[in-house]
Amino acid sequence: MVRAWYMSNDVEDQRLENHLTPQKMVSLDEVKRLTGVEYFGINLNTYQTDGVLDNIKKERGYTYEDELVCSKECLQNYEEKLKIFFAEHLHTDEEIRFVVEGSGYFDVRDKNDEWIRIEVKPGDLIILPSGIYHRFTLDTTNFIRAKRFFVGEPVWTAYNRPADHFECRKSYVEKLNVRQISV
Ligand SMILES: CSCCC(=O)/C(O)=C/O
Ligand SMILES: [Fe+2]
Repeated sequence: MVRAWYMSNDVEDQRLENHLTPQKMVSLDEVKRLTGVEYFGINLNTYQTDGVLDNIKKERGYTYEDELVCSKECLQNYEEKLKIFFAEHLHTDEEIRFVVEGSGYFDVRDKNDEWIRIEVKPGDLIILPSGIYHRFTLDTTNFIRAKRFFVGEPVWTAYNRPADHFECRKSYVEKLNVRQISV
């Protein structure tokens, strides 16, 4: 079961859970309502044959697939990449990640511009809508292996906030009825 919670704005160590005091957990339904982020639980023992992942890929048109490993040993320019991942940004397309090993945190802004931290573990498939401000960090295990999916030729460009002029951001704001905040 994936866990999500409102997180503190003052982050000393991004790899820690960084709960508010008192803790404020958020259900998956609330995460979806407040951010548009979608979640699927995938059975790691059967996904290659049970058709669940295949159906999601087919329905959503994911034609591209690769695998990303984030660890000191496997990721080129490790420190630099982690900094890029943790800078608040958006993409012009969905960000789809299916965790097969390890763990980490996706932080996403809710409608009121508050950070919600979503913990991802093996079997979690998370879909961040295009135009959502977000960031990613490894946790204290410093390791994650995740499949990335994409519709067509992949574009991984991250646009750091502020990026409100992008059409994808405007559509996201309109669809989610996001409170407009000047930055
Ligand atoms: C576990 S995937 C690494 C993070 C990433 O690919 C990304 O784009 C974060 O926003
Ligand atoms: Fe991203």
